[in-house]
Amino acid sequence: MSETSSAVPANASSAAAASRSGSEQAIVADGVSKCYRLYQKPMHRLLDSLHIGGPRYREFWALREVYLDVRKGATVGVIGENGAGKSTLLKLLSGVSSPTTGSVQVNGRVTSLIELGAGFHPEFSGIENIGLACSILGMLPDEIAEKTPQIVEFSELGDFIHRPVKDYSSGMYVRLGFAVATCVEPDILLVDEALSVGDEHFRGKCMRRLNEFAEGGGTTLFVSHDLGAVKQMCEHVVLVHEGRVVEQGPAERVADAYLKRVKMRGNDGLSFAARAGGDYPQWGSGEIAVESVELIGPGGQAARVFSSGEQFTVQTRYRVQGAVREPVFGVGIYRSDGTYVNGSNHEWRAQPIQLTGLEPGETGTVEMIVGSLPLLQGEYYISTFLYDHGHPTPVAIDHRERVVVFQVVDELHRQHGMVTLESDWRVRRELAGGEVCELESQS
Ligand SMILES: Nc1ncnc2c1ncn2[C@@H]1O[C@H](COP(=O)(O)OP(=O)(O)OP(=O)(O)O)[C@@H](O)[C@H]1O
Repeated sequence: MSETSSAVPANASSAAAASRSGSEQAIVADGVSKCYRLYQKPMHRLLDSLHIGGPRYREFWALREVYLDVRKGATVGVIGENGAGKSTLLKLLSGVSSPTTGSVQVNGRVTSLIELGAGFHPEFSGIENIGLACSILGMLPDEIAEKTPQIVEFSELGDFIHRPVKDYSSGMYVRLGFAVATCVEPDILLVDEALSVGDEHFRGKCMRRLNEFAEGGGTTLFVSHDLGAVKQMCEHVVLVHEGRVVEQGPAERVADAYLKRVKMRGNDGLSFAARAGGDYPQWGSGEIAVESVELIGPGGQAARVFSSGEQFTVQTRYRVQGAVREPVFGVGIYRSDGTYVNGSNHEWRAQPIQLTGLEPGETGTVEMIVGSLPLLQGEYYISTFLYDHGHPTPVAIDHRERVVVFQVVDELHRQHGMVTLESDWRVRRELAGGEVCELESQS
């Protein structure tokens, strides 16, 4: 995940190659590979650079033989597990790093929001960095003066725009980076997980900006662990695995193929957008603390990817810290776009569970077990609601928004939408000859 961002131009050689190509392609990667040299000690790197003794490094191929062909105006998603090589690919396309073998052609002005750490000058203020980034991008002073107010406005940094960027939070840094990268009217935008930093309001604003950019004919390469956002934004998705492009095609198909791969391997290595926990609201009087929220699969193991129809358990571990009259644990399920799918608790039931007499020091777990998950494929999240119902209106003890994100894959691919519905189908054919033919199908 990117902590920092920057707006950088494509390197001179790729820009030159692209201007020669003059094609309808925005980006062409032709058998690109990237090998890093891994040294066990910094001293070994120094000795090698001075050519003292034999080589002391181990080769690590972060990308191997990648072919990409992105036409102008396309929005392409890049997905894959941690360490798959996605950021490396973006760095090669932006010109920040050069391929070991193969070539990259980039046709147009590129700005990127990628993990560099060297993007903005830390001692300079936001406004000074805007000027610097714009001039690196080749803009003239008049143009910079015209764009700066738009960038400042989009970033919503207020007075912070005059403070050195070293004082910014990672979210503020990304806001400035995103504002610069998109306001300077690039032809190609490279976005690496930038949207996972920052609040929902800014995220929504960035998504709208990206959509406008695409509608205006811009080309975007979008690296993200947020499969919901990838599917929403991209028509074409590239799946990178251990440095190779192992699948590419329509977003829905490739995202599903990725999830099925991960699920088969027991959820290891799956990364989610950093949207669960952390920055999300949480409030309550605190007499009982929710210590953890786990999602459990049918085999009793913790999981983040579930199949439609499979057993799904939300397990909340609690610790009692003070006296409460009538605590009630609830779970809310939401789709990634915020649609409220379901809310329930152990009291609103034909046979409610009443929790009384909880004493400080007590710990325990509360489980909501769904025998057959009726959700269809997509990204969802859980919020947990622990309220004291022993008052005229329930009082929050520990309310947590968006604690866990999970994915649902629909192995059967037999329905579309958000939920599965058991249905019977009946057809009555009244044939021209007067005969009646009835057909029935049960789920
Ligand atoms: N400068 C470097 N030197 C050595 N190895 C590197 C360097 N940069 C990246 N790597 C390695 O290359 C591999 C690919 O890294 P990369 O950052 O491209 O993966 P990623 O798919 O973007 O992962 P994530 O989703 O975690 O951001 C990783 O194993 C990483 O450790």
